[in-house]
Amino acid sequence: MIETNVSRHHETFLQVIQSYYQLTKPRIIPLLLITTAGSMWIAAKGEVDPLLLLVTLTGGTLAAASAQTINCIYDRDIDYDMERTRHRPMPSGKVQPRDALIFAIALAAISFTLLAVFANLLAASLAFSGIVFYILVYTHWLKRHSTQNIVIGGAAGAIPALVGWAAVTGTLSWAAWLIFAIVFLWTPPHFWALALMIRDDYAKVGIPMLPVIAGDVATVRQIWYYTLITVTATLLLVYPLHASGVIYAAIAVGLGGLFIHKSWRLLQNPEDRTVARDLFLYSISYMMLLCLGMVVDSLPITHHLISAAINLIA
Ligand code: HEM
Ligand SMILES: CC(C)=CCC/C(C)=C/CC/C(C)=C/COP(=O)(O)OP(=O)(O)O
Repeated sequence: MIETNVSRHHETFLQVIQSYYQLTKPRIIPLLLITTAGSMWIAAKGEVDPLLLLVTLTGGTLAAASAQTINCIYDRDIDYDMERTRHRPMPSGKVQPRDALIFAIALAAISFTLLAVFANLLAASLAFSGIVFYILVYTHWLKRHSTQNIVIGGAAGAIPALVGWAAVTGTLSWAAWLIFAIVFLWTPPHFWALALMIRDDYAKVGIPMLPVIAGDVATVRQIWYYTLITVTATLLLVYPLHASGVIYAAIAVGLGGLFIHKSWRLLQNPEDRTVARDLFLYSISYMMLLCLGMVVDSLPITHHLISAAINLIA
């Protein structure tokens, strides 16, 4: 009897932890961190202080978790009405809004302190501005009112790249803003491909996502343009900025070619949900591998290997 109570209590505690964990929409965070890491490695010319990396990624995680938690509080009405989001902790009543808000404020405070003390004030302020932008501009102002919601709101998702650069250098440079732009321009193809698949869910709750308002054909055309601009932007890191080298260039061209190919296929088949799904899934691998390419390209060992290879040929 006692054992049962103990195990039940234990289970409840674990469930509480799990609910708070889910409030942070944890599956998106690793990719945000990879963009931060890519930016840090380029900024540090391949030699990142491991402690600074740990602090920045932890601070970034906490900031993103805070932003997502507040978003969950704000959107709990529509999240309840949509199939995909109905089982989130807030609409299903597992966490109360007040408790979630305290949790989010604590996360933001720890994030800011950690980054301000162990990185610098610019990195801390940028991460904090990411939370404010995501909540005020995207969640409150645009999400329910504009078909351009995710285009402008996407800027929040690109801020972690700035945080990474700022943590290393204490300033922002053209290359930092370019990595920001790459994530910013990538967001519409990433999200609209998914929005095509779950258009009806958004329509049901009156969220004016582009496929709901403008239809599939107009959406795939926008996806196509944004894909072309994104891939072009990735190359500017090599020329004229010279922030990355040939290894990154080869990776960006290869990955970009495939991105354009998949986006073209969607342009030809606007109503085909499998093609949309394929592009959505690829968009995630694309950003992940592109940023890993930035890291690998920046490493001193890569430079040594390239010099050795050139000497061998010459
Ligand atoms: C306004 C901008 C964005 C919107 C509206 C958006 C929206 C979404 C949505 C609705 C999902 C599906 C999640 C689910 O099924 O619960 C998703 C998945 C995902 N998003 Fe985004 N996204 C945005 C920007 C970003 C950014 C900037 C990143 C990272 C750099 C990102 C990374 C991911 C990842 C990794 C997944 C897959 C998660 C999984 O495995 O389920 N997203 N996004
Ligand atoms: C530096 C810093 C703190 C940046 C914050 C960046 C951040 C939280 C980006 C998230 C972008 C994203 C996945 C939005 C989901 O949209 P949604 O809320 O419409 O998705 P949903 O339909 O699944 O609720």
